[in-house]
Amino acid sequence: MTERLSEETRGPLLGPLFDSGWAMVDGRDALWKQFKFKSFVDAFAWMTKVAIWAEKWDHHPEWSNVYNRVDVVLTTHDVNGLSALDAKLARKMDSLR
Ligand SMILES: C[C@H](O)[C@H](O)[C@H]1CNC2=NC(N)=NC(=O)C2=N1
Repeated sequence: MTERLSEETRGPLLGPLFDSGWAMVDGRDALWKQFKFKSFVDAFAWMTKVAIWAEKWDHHPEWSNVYNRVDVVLTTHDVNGLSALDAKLARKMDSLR
């Protein structure tokens, strides 16, 4: 069962993500980060790797790609806010970077 992150779990789960460049979206319970790559091919290769995990976990990013840049927003539509799955996918995105 996916649940919206409680106040107590936000610090430990989100703190390390803020340190690695993630930020809260203004006016939305969602995380945002911009990833930059050397080329379009590098950006798209990374998106392909992330997509496999997103599908495996049934948890999908909102993202857009322009050339070597990927803007990502993570939130859990089913709970209308952040869940542990968003932190998990954010960590995976960082590790695949
Ligand atoms: C039916 C399906 O499992 C759900 O719609 C999944 C799919 N991917 C999802 N992705 C995200 N980011 N949030 C969700 O709530 C979500 N729900």
